[in-house]
This record gives sequence, C-alpha cells and structure tokens, in this order.
Amino acid sequence: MTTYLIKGVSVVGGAPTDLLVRDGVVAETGRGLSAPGATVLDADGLVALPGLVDLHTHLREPGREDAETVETGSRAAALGGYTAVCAMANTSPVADTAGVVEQVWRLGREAGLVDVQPIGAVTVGLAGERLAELGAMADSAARVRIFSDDGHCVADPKLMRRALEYVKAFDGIIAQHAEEPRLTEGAQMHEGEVSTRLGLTGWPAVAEEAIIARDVLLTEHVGGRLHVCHVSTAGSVEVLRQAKARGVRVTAEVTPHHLLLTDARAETYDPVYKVNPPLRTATDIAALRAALVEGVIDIVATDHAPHAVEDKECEWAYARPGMLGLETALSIVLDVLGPEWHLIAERMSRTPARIAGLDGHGLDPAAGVPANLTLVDPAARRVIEPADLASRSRNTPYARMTLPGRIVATFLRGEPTVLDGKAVK
Ligand SMILES: NC(=O)N[C@@H](CC(=O)O)C(=O)O
Ligand SMILES: [Zn+2]
Ligand SMILES: [Zn+2]
Repeated sequence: MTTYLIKGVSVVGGAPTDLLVRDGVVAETGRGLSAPGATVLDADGLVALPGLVDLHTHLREPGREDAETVETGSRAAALGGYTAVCAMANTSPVADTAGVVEQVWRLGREAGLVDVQPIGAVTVGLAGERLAELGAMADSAARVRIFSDDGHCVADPKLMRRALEYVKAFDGIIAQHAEEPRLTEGAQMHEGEVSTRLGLTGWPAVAEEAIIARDVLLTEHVGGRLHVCHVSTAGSVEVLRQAKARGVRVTAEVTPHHLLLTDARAETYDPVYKVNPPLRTATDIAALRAALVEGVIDIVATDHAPHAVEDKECEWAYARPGMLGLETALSIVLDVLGPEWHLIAERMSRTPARIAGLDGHGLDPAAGVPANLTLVDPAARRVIEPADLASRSRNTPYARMTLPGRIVATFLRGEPTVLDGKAVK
C-alpha cells in the first residue's frame, strides 16, 4: 500500500498542514512532516474534507445497467468527492429481499471505489401493499438500516406506521418519498404560475407537506425514526421545524438541484429539468437554503437519478423524472453556500454518515482516523460537459454551466480512488 504525504492542505478550512496517509489511516498531521518513500502530493490551496456521504443515490443495478451500474455510479461518486453512497431500492428486481441487497453490497465491494450501503424497500415490489422482509435485510451481510420505497410514497398510513414500528428493533429508519399520490395524479411539474401558463398538470406543494405532517405525527406516536427525502417546499420546512422543536426523531435532506433551479426551467420543455419532486419557486429555494444553514434540513443528498437517452430525450410528458447529481453536488453547494467548509462538511459528510450509521465515514482528517477524505480546489472553475461525466447517463441539468470547485483527489481507506482529478480505476 502506497504511503501519501499531502503537503500544505487546509483541513476543513483551517491553516495549512500536512497529512500523512499510511496503512488506511491518517497516520500523522502537522507542519513540515517528512516520510521517506512516501508519494508527495502538493496540496497548496486545497481544502481537505471528510469524504462526502450520499444518503440518496440511484445506481440502477440490477435491471437498468444501460443507465448506470454499481461500478459506473461508484466512479461518478468518487469523482464527486464521495467515499460512501446509499443505494436506493427501486431497481429491477426491487431491493426488497436479503438476496438483492447483498448482491448490490457485493457489487459495491468489487468495484471498490466507494462504500455502497444498500437501502432496502419498505414494501414488496414497492407496491405499497405489504411490508418487505425488513428484518432479513437488516440481518443480511448488507446490514440494512435505512428502508425506502423511494420513487413511490408509502401512502398507506397503516403500513407506514407498521414500518416505523418494525424497524425500531434495530434502530432503523424509514426514508419517505413524500408525495400524496391522489394529489399528484398526472402531475408534470410544480403547480403554480408557470404550470398554468404552460398548461401542464401541476404537482402541488401540499402533496409533499401533507405526507410529511402525517409522517412526523406517526413517528412521534410510535417513537420511531423518520428521514424525509428531497424536501422541496417552504411549507415542508415549517412542518419539519415544528416537529423538531417537539423533539420528533426526524431528519431531512435537500438536493443540490432544489437549492438552485426553479420551475421556470420547464419553459424550455427540456425534460432534463423534469424531476420528482419538481423544481419549485425562488421562494422555496430561499427557504430551503435558510433551513440547510439553520439545520432544520440536516443534509444535502444528491438523488442522483441516471436515465437512458430514450427515457429523457422525448416529449416532456413521457420522460422519466430525475437528474444526475454525484459529479456536480459539491460545486452546486459551494456555489449556493460559499466556502463555508464546516457547514459543508457537516451537511455533506458528518451528518449523513451519522444518520446512516456508517462507521469510519464522516470524520474530519486527524491522526488515527480512517483515511476517507477528499481534496477540493476551491479556486478552480470548470465547465460541465455531459460527455465527460463518468456516469453512464448524460442527464445533467448543468450542461455547459461554469461551476466553482473541483475534486482533485479522493481517498477510500487510504487508497486513492481519484488523483489529479481523474479516476484511478
Ligand atoms: N427523483 C426522481 O425524479 N426520480 C427518481 C426517483 C425518486 O427519487 O423519487 C428515480 O429513480 O429516477
Ligand atoms: Zn423520491
Ligand atoms: Zn430518489
């Protein structure tokens, strides 16, 4: 195993120091370190962050390997500065058994680019009718702790209650895709001024807010743990704020795209902007940004949702919802929050690692800590070229935009997965 001496790096925005990475851990830190035989990386001007952790990634394997695989998605993640991702269950077959979650977990190990932690489905086939084998998935080699029917809402309140209750036995979490299905039948975009003008069926904010309100009450009632996926409205923020003030064990995520893009993008009729929940208004964006700073929203999660060309380059109404996120997330957050390194580390690494219970992740680089870290060049600016992305899909909403920040290197347990901005394998 190669030893690396990272020279002159700012650890989470602090004064420049050196990091000696040896045998999978940060062996030493301090100024003017020397280590004969070590590979020296000049990190002048770079910022070291704990490796990013994504609580919401679609890797599409098994079933849609034409859109992404565990390996290609893992490479995209490493290039984005991630060292761990949680893989959503809406694959084909659905990850609703110990067998499927173990397969995804094993594929992640084989790729060896990030730690892939499978999320299990809440209901069999995501059909919302009966609970999947939650206990068997928890006991499997994949040790599943987060369960989600993401892509679908667990709409039946009785099932949701039973799921929240069941996973308490192993301190599990239900991650909800909050969308009241009756309120979003045929929905194409955010319900508001723009949808009215374009004549597209609207997805009202209340369809999200009503489910979150119901679920925090259910969670409070059973004493469970709830995580709310891709929060997108100002009203949802208020529901979460009240729930947290009462001490309900609820956490929430926001995606980079919901922090930056508005429903006005739909005016282009380019389905690259079609996503679930839909892009909202500037007022929602302002509330989401403030909530992220404040901590009412705990984390940024990408909801990286690769789709094959034929599922995206078609008429808006027929296009699948979802957009890529892993390779651009840090740049968008940097653009939105500015170089607030502690906040970025908190919202993109420490807290998601803690929620998911990922040992060895989310820890600031310090002596004795597993070397899961990423080096960022905050001064760099780059133009996003879809063809250059490592993802197998091309559905980025940031094509040809110039974004701040570049991932220079990523280390997983002391082994580089990215060096000089390029994937190592
Ligand atoms: N976000 C999306 O628009 N799509 C996701 C599903 C989901 O996150 O709900 C997908 O799997 O493509
Ligand atoms: Zn979802
Ligand atoms: Zn998703």
